[in-house]
Amino acid sequence: MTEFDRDDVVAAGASLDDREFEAALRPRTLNELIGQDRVREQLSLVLEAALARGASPDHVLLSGPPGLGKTTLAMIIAHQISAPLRLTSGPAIQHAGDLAAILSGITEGDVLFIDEIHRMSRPAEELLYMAMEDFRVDVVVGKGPGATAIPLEIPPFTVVGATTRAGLLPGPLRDRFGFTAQLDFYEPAELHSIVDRSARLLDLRITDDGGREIAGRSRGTPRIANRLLRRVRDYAQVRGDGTVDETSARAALELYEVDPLGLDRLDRAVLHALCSSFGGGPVGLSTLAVAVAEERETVEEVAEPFLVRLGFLARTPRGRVATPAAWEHLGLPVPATSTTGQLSLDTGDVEP
Ligand SMILES: Nc1ncnc2c1ncn2[C@@H]1O[C@H](COP(=O)(O)OP(=O)(O)OP(=O)(O)O)[C@@H](O)[C@H]1O
Repeated sequence: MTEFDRDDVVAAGASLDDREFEAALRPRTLNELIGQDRVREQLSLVLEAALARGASPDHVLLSGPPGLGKTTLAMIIAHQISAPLRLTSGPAIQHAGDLAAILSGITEGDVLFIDEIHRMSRPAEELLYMAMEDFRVDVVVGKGPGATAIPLEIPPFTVVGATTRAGLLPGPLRDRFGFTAQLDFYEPAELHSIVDRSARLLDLRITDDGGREIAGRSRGTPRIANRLLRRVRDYAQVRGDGTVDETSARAALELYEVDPLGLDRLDRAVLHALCSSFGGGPVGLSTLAVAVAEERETVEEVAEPFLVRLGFLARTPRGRVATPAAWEHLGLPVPATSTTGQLSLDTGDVEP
């Protein structure tokens, strides 16, 4: 466990308590889902068409940073077509046999949700794309010359894959998905609606200003909006009259070190390391991760996308670079030789 997993209100991981809370607030239908209008419309067409044909919908790949609603969408898909949902994740499928065991339990029309699908092992990926294409796989039993392939027929089913890194999926697997959606960060107005909806479900009094304050500090992410709401609720109940308003929201979020732009300790640590320890970069991702005592993946998948979106950090072929806006946000003087101007910005998955 790292410093940031322990108690950060906006950390990527979810505790059991968080998961129960999230489950209570999860939209159940596409109509209840707020934002992601294009994805909603496209997906609704895919599902309606499949229902009309009486067939399983195409396989669906959802990509985007954590907390934007990939699991929620998978649950909605299963709900809208009245199909059972089976949940698993890439890290749980390390051998082809793990996947074969799951596939052998599939019944017709099931939705199989694979979270973090980019973290499956290569042999399992190969087995999966055969199953997605042909609804049939050969399960190899035994080793060496005595090995035999036993065919396993699988009834039609739908895979919903979720990934924070679509670029890491091998082409043949990506090509098996008939519908791919890239989820983007939410606009403040959408987050405000999400906060209002959650407050209603939790029976909380909330003012317009209070909701706006929370939405504005939620890093474009519904999961964070709901978590911040929970912290402000605690504050309002203990130190106020229970109403979530601008004053309680500001005081609570300052207490939890969430700044007005929504940056948390990890985001600020990354920016500080970049600016103070490495003179603004360029610096390699691994070095940056070590400097903030965090996993490479967490820095890359949790902190960076939002910092890039805010225009504070650029991913360049030579490493990560702080922009002048980052120095300004930290209240540091922008160095005269700020490197960003000389580098071509590249937001792709580049390492160093
Ligand atoms: N569009 C939305 N409208 C309302 N609430 C949402 C929306 N998207 C997500 N949420 C809420 O945010 C929480 C997190 O969503 P979800 O678990 O689906 O994210 P995720 O993208 O699967 O994240 P991860 O990849 O980290 O598991 C859920 O509790 C859900 O209530």
